[in-house]
Amino acid sequence: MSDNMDDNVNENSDKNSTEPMISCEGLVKIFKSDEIEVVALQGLNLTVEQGEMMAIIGNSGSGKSTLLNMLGGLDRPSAGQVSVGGWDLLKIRDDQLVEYKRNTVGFVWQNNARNLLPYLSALENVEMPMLLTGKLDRAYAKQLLEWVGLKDRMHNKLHQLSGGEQQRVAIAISLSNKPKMLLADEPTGSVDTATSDQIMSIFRKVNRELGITIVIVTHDLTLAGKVDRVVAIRDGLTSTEFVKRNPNLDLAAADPGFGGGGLQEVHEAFVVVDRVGRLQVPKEYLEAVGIGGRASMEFDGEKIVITAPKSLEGDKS
Ligand SMILES: Nc1ncnc2c1ncn2[C@@H]1O[C@H](COP(=O)(O)OP(=O)(O)OP(=O)(O)O)[C@@H](O)[C@H]1O
Repeated sequence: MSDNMDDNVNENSDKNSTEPMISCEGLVKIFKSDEIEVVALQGLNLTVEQGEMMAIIGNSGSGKSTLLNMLGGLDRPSAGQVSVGGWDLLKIRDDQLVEYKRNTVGFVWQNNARNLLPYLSALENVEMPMLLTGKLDRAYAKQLLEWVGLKDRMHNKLHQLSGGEQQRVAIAISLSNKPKMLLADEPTGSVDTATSDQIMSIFRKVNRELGITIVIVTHDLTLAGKVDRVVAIRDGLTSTEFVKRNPNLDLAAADPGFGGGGLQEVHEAFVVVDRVGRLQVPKEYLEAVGIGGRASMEFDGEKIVITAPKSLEGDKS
């Protein structure tokens, strides 16, 4: 960490090991163009602990990539609070943002090939970001390629490697700056099942052995079954959280083909309730009981019961 860090921005950065890695509260992102405003994140809450390996799922357009871009410092939030590794990403200065991206985050995208240099070898590709930051460490670059199972291919040019192998080179590159957190956007989106399993095992190993926090954005529920916790985003808000029932069970190791049964079988589902008590009721539940703009809520001493409005019924007669 640099000495020029602004105390007011980041007084705890990386110092307090009990701080969550990610903390978002009421996070808002609005995209404005000439004609329209799109509210992509509508006050999202999310906490990710240090050393967690978790996934974010949601339909297309729900705000997953927007969130990942905020967390990675690629785009600025509009309002709310977001801190990662002690950095306040709302107040962070541009020069600090460069340092943040260099030291705190690693990225893996769905289609990494476009970010790799085809005329260089796998090893040279991993060394490139090290060269750019003036910290070349060939032994570590080789170790990373060994980690992702490419020890014997490290001197091959990129174009001589398959798509899955190139994706593994990209994972090695994402770790070259020794980040505290890895952000992966649909990392297995364009590979076959065997490669997808292999990539998830690499993530798990990196998570366990290097203690790197991993956040994976995905549509793929099979993948989501291989992480400890899954948070579902709906309409730019965190809505449901699935937590692994048996945290000691290593699903990926137990059965590489695991996941066909869906999330509910291995995870317990919780509705996310924010600090002021707001929660999101699934649309299908509201439709099933005919709730539109308002509802009745009762507390019977044990349960909170939400029903279609009934208070004025008696007054009519
Ligand atoms: N640069 C932008 N300008 C305007 N609107 C945007 C921009 N980026 C995203 N949006 C809008 O914000 C909303 C959330 O988009 P986002 O890409 O985060 O969703 P997503 O969940 O990642 O979707 P997908 O799974 O299809 O990638 C969408 O309505 C999208 O159209």
